[in-house]
Amino acid sequence: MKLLLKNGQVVSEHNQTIPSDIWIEDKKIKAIGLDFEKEGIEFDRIVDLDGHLVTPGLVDLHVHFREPGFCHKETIETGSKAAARGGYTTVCAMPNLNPVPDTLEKYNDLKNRIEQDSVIKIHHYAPITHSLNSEEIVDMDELTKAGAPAFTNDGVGVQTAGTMYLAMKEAAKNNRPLVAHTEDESLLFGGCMHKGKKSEELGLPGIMSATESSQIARDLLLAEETGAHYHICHVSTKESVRIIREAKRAGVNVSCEVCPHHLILADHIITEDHGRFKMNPPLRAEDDRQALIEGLRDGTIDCIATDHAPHSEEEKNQSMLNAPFGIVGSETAFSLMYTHFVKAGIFTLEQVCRWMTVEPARLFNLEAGCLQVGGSADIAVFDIDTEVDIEKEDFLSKSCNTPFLGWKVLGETVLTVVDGTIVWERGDA
Ligand SMILES: NC(=O)N[C@@H](CC(=O)O)C(=O)O
Ligand SMILES: [Zn+2]
Ligand SMILES: [Zn+2]
Repeated sequence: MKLLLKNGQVVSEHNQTIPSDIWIEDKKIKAIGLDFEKEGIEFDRIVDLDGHLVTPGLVDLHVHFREPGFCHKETIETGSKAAARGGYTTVCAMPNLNPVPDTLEKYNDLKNRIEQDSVIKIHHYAPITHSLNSEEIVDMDELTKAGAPAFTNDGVGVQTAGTMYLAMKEAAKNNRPLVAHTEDESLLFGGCMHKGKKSEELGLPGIMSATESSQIARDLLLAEETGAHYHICHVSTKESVRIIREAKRAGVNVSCEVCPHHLILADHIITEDHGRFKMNPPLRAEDDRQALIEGLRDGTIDCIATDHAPHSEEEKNQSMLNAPFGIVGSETAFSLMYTHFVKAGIFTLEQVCRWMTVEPARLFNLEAGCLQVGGSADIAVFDIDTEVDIEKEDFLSKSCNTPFLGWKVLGETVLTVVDGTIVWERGDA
């Protein structure tokens, strides 16, 4: 199959866009240039990109696809299609499933499901400990050999320092990152939103910033001790940014991600006690949000990840006291980042693209995140000129639990290509 994507604008390292045509053959990028048609080369299909923005397929280190165990919220098929609609071609999926893929057999079952049902590339995480909340560390040797890109108990923090220490040693031995959801449960006190003026106003129990940052502090020192690559999920507070910055300066092997919702929203936007505003970590205060922006800018924060966390309408349509934590993110991440940061002049297009492509790929050594001749034809195309509404009806995810419904954005995905195959195409493409 010979495919030509013509008339695109490719983002360059120097924050310019270069008019380009992309020639795809045998799953790879054969050439990037202009006028291939005029040279008399024949293609099976030619797609006119109409001057839209072309980037490497996006890379997301943090999604929840809920299969097996919670398929009413999402499946590998619907989650991967939703990711493709967001421009993602490679994602790492979380193991808070039922059963938890904590043995080779269960992990291989997941790999088979992915092979059968996914339209994009999924690297599935293995857990750190059996059933996520035990202190018994999984067999990292065999799960690494089976393909786990890294180990994580996302959804729950590792509560015991000794377990974290031993897990880091095992992960380091296998040359795999230890990926942490950082939350000290003894500091949770039943909280369901950020502890501050807003939680007082709504009369809801708060989650203090130290619930996150105190566990990060512990782990940074353990990472220094063990030399493990320690990657922190969904960093949300100014104290976390401060201590990660300091650890990086001290040479600790630490990386971290931030989510679009924590960069765009703060707790003051919570207008009512409703589950759509509930996620873990919670929307923090405005000065936390500013610290996250600064953290990205100065390299303390390495990349942007969605933490796509689908839940059904019934589950979310209740008070924050009872609703589950989490919001969907795959289908809105790029357009939200483009609209609120690139268009708003806070970050450059090159920066946002880098944090959503090469940077996450580099952190986990994934073959993804760049457009190069001879490399996989994993490509995303965005329309940054037409304003669209974020609408429930358009979601390919089984769930639409997000506070961004009804928001207007630029940057809708026009086309997503994985290994040379078109896996998402907007109606008019
Ligand atoms: N982020 C969330 O609020 N929820 C996630 C778990 C997690 O990422 O911690 C989920 O699995 O629903
Ligand atoms: Zn988490
Ligand atoms: Zn998560």
